[in-house]
Parts: sequence; structure tokens; C-alpha cells
Amino acid sequence: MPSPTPSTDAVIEISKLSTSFGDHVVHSGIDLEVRRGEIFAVIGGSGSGKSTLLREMILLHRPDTGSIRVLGVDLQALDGGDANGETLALRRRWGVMFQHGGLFGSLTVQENVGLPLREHTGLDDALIDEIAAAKLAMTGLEPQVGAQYPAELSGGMRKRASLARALALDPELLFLDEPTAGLDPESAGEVDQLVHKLRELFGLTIVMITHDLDLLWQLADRVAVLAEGKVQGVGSMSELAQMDNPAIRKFFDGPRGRAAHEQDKQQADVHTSGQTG
Ligand SMILES: Nc1ncnc2c1ncn2[C@@H]1O[C@H](COP(=O)(O)OP(=O)(O)OP(=O)(O)O)[C@@H](O)[C@H]1O
Repeated sequence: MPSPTPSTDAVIEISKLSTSFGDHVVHSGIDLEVRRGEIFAVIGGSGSGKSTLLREMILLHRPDTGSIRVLGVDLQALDGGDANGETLALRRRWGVMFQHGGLFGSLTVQENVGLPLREHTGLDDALIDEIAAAKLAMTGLEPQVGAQYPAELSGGMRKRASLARALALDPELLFLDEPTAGLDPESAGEVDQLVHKLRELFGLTIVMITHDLDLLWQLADRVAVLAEGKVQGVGSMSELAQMDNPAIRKFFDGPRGRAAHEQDKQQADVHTSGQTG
């Protein structure tokens, strides 16, 4: 269930952001704000620049113009690449779950989860293993999974392991790139519940890119719609569903959009009748 009272304290502030690849303009003056404690989703058609925006927020790509502040730090002002102390300090305050997991095939699951701790802390191996095991448990994986290799896991387990790694350094901010893509509905539902639990337990701010309408209706506090290089609208799914903007309407009026909306309404009805009955 989306949180009804997210804080207004901004964790990410994006202003007048523009990005091009050659003469292909991907972002043309994007303004966005992500507030502390909210689950914020970015949606848009294929090629609308969602992944590029995510990459810009985590210092993997530099926009042409505009500014991005993450956790109070102006990313454009950071200098010196990854070796820079301020960059490292910032990187360890966020966790990223990449679309395809991004796990190293030659390392066990536990070694993968412990990797950020090895890179960013001076902790000894025994303690790193202990923390990695705790993170795996947090994401609902059995202890023996730690000794397995990514190729031995199901898609849902790989997502969980990737999430465990993203949580290794107890981040304040979590980026999820298509967290349920490629999963069967049951596994997708489990990831959905897990993300919800993480936010409830740790007050994480979560930014996700997703095409998953169930996830959007169930989880997102606010959603930004990208199209034609611009943010076409920002709001809760219910608010967006009311907006009279062709790019947003296209999203909601498609068959999948209508089906998901119907499902959400049914759930709301069940919830309401449960409360009053
Ligand atoms: N490194 C790059 N070099 C050249 N063009 C790129 C590069 N990265 C992205 N693009 C282009 O920028 C546009 C936006 O890509 P991006 O991956 O951000 O879109 P997206 O909204 O995430 O799409 P999808 O939903 O299909 O993943 C696309 O046209 C893509 O081809």
C-alpha cells in the first residue's frame, strides 16, 4: 500500500536536465523531485530515457546540461571519478538493483553480496560473511543459497540476491531497475511484497523504473511519466489516471492499463468493505 504521508524533504532534485546522444535528444529540460521515504517510479515507453535518467542519478552517465542533487550532493560538482573520496562516500549511501541482477557469475551469491562491503569498508572477511548472510536472510533467501552461484538460481532468487547486495551497505536510497521484469506473476508478487517490507522496516527512499502496472498500483507513492524528452506528469497512479495528457492517457487507455486499474479498484473495494464490515 502506498504510504499516505511521505515527507516533503527532497532526496533527489533534478533541474533543467538535458541529454542527447549525437543529435538524438533524449531529455529536454527535465525537472523532478524525489522525497525522503517515498517509493517513486519512472515510467514511459521504450526509448523514453528512463534508464538513461537512472544512470545519470547513480553517476554512470553525465547529462549535457542541468543539475542533479542526490542526498544533498550536486553530482556535477563531483570530480575525479570513482577514486574521489566524496564520490565514494556518496556511492555507499545508495544501493542499486540492476535489471538483470548484475551479479558476478564467477562469485558465489554470498561473495556477490559481500562485494560492496569489501570495496567500501575495512571489515574482516568473517564479519563480511556474517553481514552478507544477514542480508540474504532479509531478502528471504535460505542460508544455503549463499554458497550457490548465480547461474544456479531461479530468476526470482537472482533478483533477491541482487537486492541483498544493494542493501549490503545499509543504504538510505535504493534504485530498482525493472525489479519484476522476467518474473512469473507469483515471483513478481513476492518481490513486490519484499520491496514494500523494506520501505516499511527501514524507511528507505526507493526509485524504480518499471513497466509492471501491478507494482505501480500497489507500491508507488508517486509516478513520473516520461515522453518526448519531458516529464508529462507526476502524481499517484490515481492522480495520473485523471490527467488529460495524451502521453499519459496512452498509458492508461491501453488494455494492460485498463486491466490493472480494474484490479486496483476491486482491491480497494475489498479493502473498504473489510474495514466497514
Ligand atoms: N550510450 C548510448 N549511446 C547512444 N544512444 C543511447 C545510449 N544509451 C541510450 N541511448 C538511446 O537513448 C534513448 C533512451 O534510452 P533509454 O535506455 O534511456 O530508454 P528507456 O526508456 O529506458 O527504454 P526501455 O524501456 O526500452 O529500456 C534510446 O533511443 C537509446 O537508444
